[in-house]
Amino acid sequence: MATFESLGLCEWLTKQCKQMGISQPTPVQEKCIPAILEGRDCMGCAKTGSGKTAAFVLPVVQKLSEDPYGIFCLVLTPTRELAYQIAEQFRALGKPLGLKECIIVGGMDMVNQGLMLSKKPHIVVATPGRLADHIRSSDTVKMNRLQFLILDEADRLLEQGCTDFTKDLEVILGAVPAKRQTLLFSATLTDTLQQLQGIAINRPFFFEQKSEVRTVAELDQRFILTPEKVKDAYLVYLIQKFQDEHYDWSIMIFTNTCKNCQILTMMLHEFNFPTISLHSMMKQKQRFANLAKFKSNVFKILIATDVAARGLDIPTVQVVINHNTPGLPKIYLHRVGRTARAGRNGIAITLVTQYDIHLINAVEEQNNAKLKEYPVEEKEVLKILTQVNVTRRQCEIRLESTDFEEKKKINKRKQMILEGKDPDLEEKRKAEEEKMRRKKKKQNRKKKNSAKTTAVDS
Ligand SMILES: Nc1ncnc2c1ncn2[C@@H]1O[C@H](COP(=O)(O)OP(=O)(O)OP(=O)(O)O)[C@@H](O)[C@H]1O
Repeated sequence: MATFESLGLCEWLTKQCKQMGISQPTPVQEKCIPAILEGRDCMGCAKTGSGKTAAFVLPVVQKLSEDPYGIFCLVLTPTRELAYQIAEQFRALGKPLGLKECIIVGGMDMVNQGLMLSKKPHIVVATPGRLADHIRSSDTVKMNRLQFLILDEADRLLEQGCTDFTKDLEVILGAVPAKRQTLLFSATLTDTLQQLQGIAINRPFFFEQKSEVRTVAELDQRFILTPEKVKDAYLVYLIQKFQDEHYDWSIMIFTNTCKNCQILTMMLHEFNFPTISLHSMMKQKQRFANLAKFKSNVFKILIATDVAARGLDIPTVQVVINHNTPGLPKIYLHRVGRTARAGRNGIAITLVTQYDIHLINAVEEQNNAKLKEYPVEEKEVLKILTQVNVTRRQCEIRLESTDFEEKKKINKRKQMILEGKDPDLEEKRKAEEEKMRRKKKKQNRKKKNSAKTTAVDS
């Protein structure tokens, strides 16, 4: 059986691992660490909670110890909370080295960040948007000697979702040296493999944990078929049940919009559940504070949008509830991966309405995992149905009176101004980009159709 020593890690680092309860390499660590130490680019695809972070942190820290300078390594990640979590792993494993790391994410003071960057930290962990802003607006970011570029949740960084990172990535790639090691990691890396191959070109080592099922064996995957109108009653029923039977369990609930997140939080407060929320409309400081309260068990229930779906490592999470069925199987995979991590057990329950059956079928098919029905005492749910629905409506009315939508717009504009952007210009730019994207999509569709017609003709 491999040990961290046999993978080429030095003694002080393996000691540091042991102190953190990391004593035996996981498969992704066993295969990727030697390749990275050898100087190769690396693409690592392994299930959620399988230790991908240490698979890149450990070899980077070892290499840094051999020739320490700043900026040695840049890690890009799609969310701010994840950036803090990754930086924490670098800080903990690199402690004997006196490793200096710096976190560059949106929603935090840009001047302070500029100052930290100018001090040349060994490791920079960033979200692409804010780092690209720093590169565009000043020349304090000196990455000309950078040795490692790491894209964590690499497929998310490259896909064109509601937050599109591609423009910012271009800016960042233009600021890092071509001669470097590039490391790409995700539980769903294969979904954008071709694009990723263009970034990691230095004899890339590719590791994929082969397995028929894309979720971990320790995860019990369930569904509840419910009419849309009864969904919230099922949610309240489930939380009450878990609280009664397992008072020490933490629960993560995923929902589709910030507004829904807010309403559900208010509603669960009305039922006296210790609930806290995390979504992109909250002020960054509040986001960090809420996550810290959840992590430290002050609050046992976290309601979040997909901003919390990837990467977050909270060992106490025993239950994930999908209040809505995710539109994409890979989003499902990341959401349910917030539980059953590092060999622990966990349960994920998805509320499936009459409109979502095709979505849950796609989840089962693509992840090759069968979901079992979660047994429910329907009588108990019906007993609370009216009370839950009335409470929800009251919360909706209360939220409307707080100008939530208006605040959303104002917050966005404030954020832009803080980042030195002109909100009106940004709006125009976004509209223009969206127009171009649609035009391109249309052209591609046309091209495809004419290729099909030519094929039929011939
Ligand atoms: N070799 C190991 N032995 C035991 N625990 C480990 C080992 N490596 C990492 N861990 C722990 O496993 C947990 C999950 O690791 P990590 O967050 O890196 O998962 P991941 O593969 O990046 O998951 P995701 O795809 O959800 O981001 C962490 O708490 C980490 O400390």
